[in-house]
Amino acid sequence: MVYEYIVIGAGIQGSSTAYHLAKNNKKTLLLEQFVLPHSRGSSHGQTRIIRKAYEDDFYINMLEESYELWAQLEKEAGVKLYRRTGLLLMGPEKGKDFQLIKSAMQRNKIPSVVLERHEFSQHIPNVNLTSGDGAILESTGGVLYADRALRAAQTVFQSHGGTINDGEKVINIEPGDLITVTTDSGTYQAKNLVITAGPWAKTLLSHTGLQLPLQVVRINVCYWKEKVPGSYSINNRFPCFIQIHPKEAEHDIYGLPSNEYPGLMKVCYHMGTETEPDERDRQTDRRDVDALSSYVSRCFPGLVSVPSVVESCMYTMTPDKHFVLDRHPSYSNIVIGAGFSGHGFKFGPVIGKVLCELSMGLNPSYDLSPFSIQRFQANPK
Ligand SMILES: Cc1cc2nc3c(=O)[nH]c(=O)nc-3n(C[C@H](O)[C@H](O)[C@H](O)COP(=O)(O)OP(=O)(O)OC[C@H]3O[C@@H](n4cnc5c(N)ncnc54)[C@H](O)[C@@H]3O)c2cc1C
Ligand SMILES: O=C(O)[C@@H]1CCCCN1
Repeated sequence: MVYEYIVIGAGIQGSSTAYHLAKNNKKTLLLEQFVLPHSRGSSHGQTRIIRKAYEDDFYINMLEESYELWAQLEKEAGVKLYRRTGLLLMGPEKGKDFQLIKSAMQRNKIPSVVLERHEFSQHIPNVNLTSGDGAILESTGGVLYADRALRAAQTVFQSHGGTINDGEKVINIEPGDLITVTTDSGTYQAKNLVITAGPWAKTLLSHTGLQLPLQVVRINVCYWKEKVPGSYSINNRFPCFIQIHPKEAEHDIYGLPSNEYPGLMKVCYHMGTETEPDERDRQTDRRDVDALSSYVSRCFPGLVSVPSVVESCMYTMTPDKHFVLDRHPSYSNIVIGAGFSGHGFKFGPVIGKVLCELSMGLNPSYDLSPFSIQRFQANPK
C-alpha cells in the first residue's frame, strides 16, 4: 500500500504529527506496535504537567503556541484536556537552576508570583518549604489529561481521513525516494517517513544506520495517600509542583494534585534506572522510592510516606535533556522526533506541527538548532 506519509509510533508525538499531516490533507498512515491504548511507552497515564516555567526561551516560545494548540484540540475533539492549577516551583533560592528559571519567567513576563517565606503556608497549606528554598507560583501551570489527549489526537487524525494500524511492529525500514516500511504483518511505501518511536527510537534508527546517544530509564510513578482526604486535591486548586535539588536526591522531585485516584497524590522522582524498553518490569530498583519517602515525610506532612500505588513509565534521555527534532542526516525524507527526556508531553501539538513542517519540506516555525542531531556528532559525548 502506498501513502504520502508514514509515521511510526502512536505516542503523543507521533499521534500529534499524524494529526497535523492529515489536517494538511496528506494521506498518512500511523503505525503502532501495540494494540491501542497501551501502557508500555511514555505517553500513557491520566496526567502530565504543563507549565511555562523553563530556563530556556526556546521552550517558552514553543509553549505559548502549545497552550493555544491544546485549546484547539479540546474544541475539535470536544473534550477537556487542560485544567489550570498553577505550578509551584521550589528550590535553593540562590542556586543556579532556580535563578535561571526565575529570570526567564520575568524576562518572558510569565504570569507568576514570588511567595515569600512568611506568606508561603497561607498560599500553600500542608507543605514545608525547605530552609534556604525560594518559591514561585506560576499561574498558567496545570494538568493535561494525558490519556484523553492521546485519544483526542488520534480521533481527530482519523476524522481527517488518517489511517491507524495498531498491533503492527515495524521490523525494517528501507530508505529511498520511496521508503519501504516492513511490519510483522505487512509492507507499506511512502515518500516521507516520520519516526517517533519513544524508548524504541534508538533500535529503530539503527536500522537506518543512525546511532543516537539515547538512554532509556524506567520511572516509578508513585501515588501517596492523603491523611485527610482532599487536602492536596485538584478540586481545592492544589498546584502541581517541582522541587529543584531536594536534600534527599540528586535530581528533581515533582508532583501533581490528587485527581485520577481520589485521595492519592502523585509524587515522583525525575530520573530512573536504565532499562531495555521491552524488559521494563525486570528493572526493580527502588532507591528512588526510598528518597521520595524521606522527601514526602519532610515536606508533605499530610501524606502517608509509603506509596500506595506504584506504576511505571519510561523516559528517553538525551545527554543535554533537549529533544531531537531533525531530519535524518543521510535521508532527507526521514524526519525524527525523539529523546523527549521526561518533559515532552506538554509540547505535543507544537512538536507535531514542526515535525509535520519538516517532513513537508516547509520552513519550521521555530529555530530547531537546539534539537539538532549534529550537536551529538560534533561532540559525541
Ligand atoms: C512518569 C512520567 C512523567 C512525565 N511527566 C511529564 C510531565 O509532567 N510533563 C510533560 O510535558 N512530559 C512529561 N513526561 C514526558 C512525556 O510523557 C514524554 O516526553 C512523551 O510522552 C513522549 O512521547 P513519545 O511519543 O515520544 O513516546 P511514546 O509515548 O513512547 O510513543 C512511542 C510509540 O512508538 C511505538 N513504537 C516504538 N517502536 C515501534 C515499532 N518498531 N513499530 C511500531 N511502533 C513502535 C511505541 O509502542 C510507542 O507507542 C513524563 C514521562 C513519564 C514517563
Ligand atoms: O515536564 C514536566 O513539566 C515535568 C517536570 C518534572 C519532571 C517530569 N516532567
